[in-house]
Amino acid sequence: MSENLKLVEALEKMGTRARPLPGGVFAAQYLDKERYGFVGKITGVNKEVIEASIRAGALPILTSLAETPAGQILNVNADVAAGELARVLEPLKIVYLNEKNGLYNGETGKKIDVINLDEEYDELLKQPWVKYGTKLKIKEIKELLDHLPRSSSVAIISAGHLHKELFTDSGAGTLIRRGFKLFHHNSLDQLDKDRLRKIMEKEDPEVKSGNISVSSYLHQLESDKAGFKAYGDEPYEVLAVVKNDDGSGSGVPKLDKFVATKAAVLNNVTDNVWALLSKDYSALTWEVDENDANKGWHFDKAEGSFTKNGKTLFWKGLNDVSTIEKVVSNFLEAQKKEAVNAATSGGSFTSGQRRSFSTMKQSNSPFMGGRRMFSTSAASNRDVKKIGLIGARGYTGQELIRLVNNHPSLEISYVSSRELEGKPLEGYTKSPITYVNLSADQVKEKTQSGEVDAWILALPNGVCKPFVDAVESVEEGKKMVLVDLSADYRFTDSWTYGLPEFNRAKIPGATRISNPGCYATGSQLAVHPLLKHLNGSPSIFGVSGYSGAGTKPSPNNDVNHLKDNLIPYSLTNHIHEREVSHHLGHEVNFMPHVAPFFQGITLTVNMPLNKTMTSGDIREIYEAAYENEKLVHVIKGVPLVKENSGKHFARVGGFGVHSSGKRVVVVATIDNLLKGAATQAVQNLNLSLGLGEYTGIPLD
Ligand SMILES: NC(=O)C1=CN([C@@H]2O[C@H](COP(=O)(O)OP(=O)(O)OC[C@H]3O[C@@H](n4cnc5c(N)ncnc54)[C@H](OP(=O)(O)O)[C@@H]3O)[C@@H](O)[C@H]2O)C=CC1
Ligand SMILES: CC(=O)N[C@@H](CCC(=O)OP(=O)(O)O)C(=O)O
Repeated sequence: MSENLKLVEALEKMGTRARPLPGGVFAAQYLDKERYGFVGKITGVNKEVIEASIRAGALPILTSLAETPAGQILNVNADVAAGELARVLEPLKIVYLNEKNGLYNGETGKKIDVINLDEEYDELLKQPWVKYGTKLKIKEIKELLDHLPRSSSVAIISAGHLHKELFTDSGAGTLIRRGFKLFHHNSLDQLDKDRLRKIMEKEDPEVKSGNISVSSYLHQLESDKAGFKAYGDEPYEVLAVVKNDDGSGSGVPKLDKFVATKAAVLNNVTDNVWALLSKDYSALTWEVDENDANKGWHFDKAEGSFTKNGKTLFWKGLNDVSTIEKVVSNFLEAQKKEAVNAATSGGSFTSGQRRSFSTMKQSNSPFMGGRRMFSTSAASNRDVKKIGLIGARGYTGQELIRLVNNHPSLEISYVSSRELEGKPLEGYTKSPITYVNLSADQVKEKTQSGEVDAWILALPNGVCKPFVDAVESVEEGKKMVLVDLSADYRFTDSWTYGLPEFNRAKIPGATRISNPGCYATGSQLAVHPLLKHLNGSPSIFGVSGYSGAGTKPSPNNDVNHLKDNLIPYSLTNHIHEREVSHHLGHEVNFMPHVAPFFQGITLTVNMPLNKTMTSGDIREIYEAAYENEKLVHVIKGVPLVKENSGKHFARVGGFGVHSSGKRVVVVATIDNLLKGAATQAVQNLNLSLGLGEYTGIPLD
């Protein structure tokens, strides 16, 4: 009870009206007085007191205590009490907090993003890793949801990520719902026309704007000789229509409609429908308005895109350039026709707007950070986050600008450089921006005014603190996202170390993220999979291109000094030696060198083994460790630095085992400016802002 009062006091102090309800809600009998003493079994819930508190505008704070008819107070299990409460209140969502931020697949170690009980429950319970507490929890949740409306769901999330579950569409923990069976039909007769009409009238922009009527669309489908397939869920909360041919002779099917209600988005039905239609159609094209609220979602699903005249053409599964050229030229042709029609009918058609062409392989993995990114057409704005970049002139700053320029959900608000102040930002096409020289006080102001959603610090070591302090001095409640590329906070416990391949679960919702060092990223990727087989300290021979030394003149970036040369430096105690040892929890020796090439790092890592292993054994361990990682490629031969330059992923290979079988040499290459800095910062930003982890990152 005293905890209940403490909670109420803390909430009141933060300006939230709260009411303590330590009793009077749950009625109970003894569970088994002899065996369990004062433990109760709930027999009734009085929702009146809860509703009265809500009507009075106060958050009801309950305890898991119940009362017998004779007035004896009994303890009840808090999960059980929450379940009983949910049965009475029938909420849209029940949130359980756990420390791990969700349920984890015991086999892959990955967080489970969504469980659809109707489709997955039986299979799930058969999994060998579903046992003890996990089994009990899943069974309890199924029992609970079986008694609630289908629109209800359960979220399991950590306290640190709770705000995402409550205030955004992009929950970060595990979402469990009963779900509906999905349908796929290829004739109009099989479709429920009333439901189809309802969702199109509510969610389809073309119908809403009066461009087409539902009847005319159905007629169009009926007369389409190549045929179509419609997908959705039973209540028609999501509807997708794929036409077997886009009508231009390209032979590529076209996703003609993809509409969803808010409830379907909340419950992730959009991704399930997408997964179903992807099974039938490996290749697809589709078009989306450039300002569509769901653009991030579409980028996530697509492997390539082309934008012109306010429309983006997306595609996936098109493996040869000539087909891509064909669909792009058909897209342009259709635009031209539209222009003629618009001109003759007095409408307007703009040309010469931003035009961009990109190909990117994105993952459809249900475990990605950006679930439930699809928002309904009711959402008013496209969810673009504004970035302030301090240290924008530098090598990593410039790479970040390029990445943000091609990112569907990020845009630049400020670029700060002392040297370039007043100059136009070149190479950024989203809007005209001029470099500014922001003082810590100005950073404070812009944090307060909400002009920036996230700050990136791409400054040298040792100069970030005034900017961090400025941000922290004005934060109240909601925290600003801050990603620091320097080494200043890589050992600070209150900051999250942003190496997603190893601590992905900690990043969504994190607001202070220290981006790992370049050598440190490559070294950890090279050593981590073998940690439990090590017999002593790995020795890492690292060679970096001179961009690693930044733009400030030094012997390590002096091209005359570097010509025909390889320069060893910081022979012991390089900061990355400490960083790698600290974050791996295993001592390593690191010997850095700088070479005459500009960009890239190669790391040759010697590791003593605690048992005899073959090269094949070791390769298998690495392949398994990085199987689902888009930014780590395990290769057959020895990776070469020049082949990795300009790539956003790292490569690991070599796996040369000594004849004793007790020593292996692994080689890793990484672009110091990309996965070693800017790309990793975007991965971290995406995760912390609730976007898909690889959004805006070219994967090939
Ligand atoms: N280069 C690399 O490969 C990697 C770098 N890093 C880290 O990223 C950070 C940036 O590196 P990098 O881009 O190479 O560095 P650069 O030297 O290329 O750029 C540093 C930037 O910071 C600005 N700057 C320098 N000193 C100050 C100061 N006292 N106050 C305000 N601004 C300042 C500079 O611009 P201006 O002088 O115009 O203000 C410039 O924009 C560093 O901490 C580095 O350790 C991490 C991984 C890899
Ligand atoms: C060639 C060269 O000089 N490289 C840099 C590494 C750059 C980097 O990632 O360092 P931070 O840890 O400071 O971010 C160095 O050894 O200091």
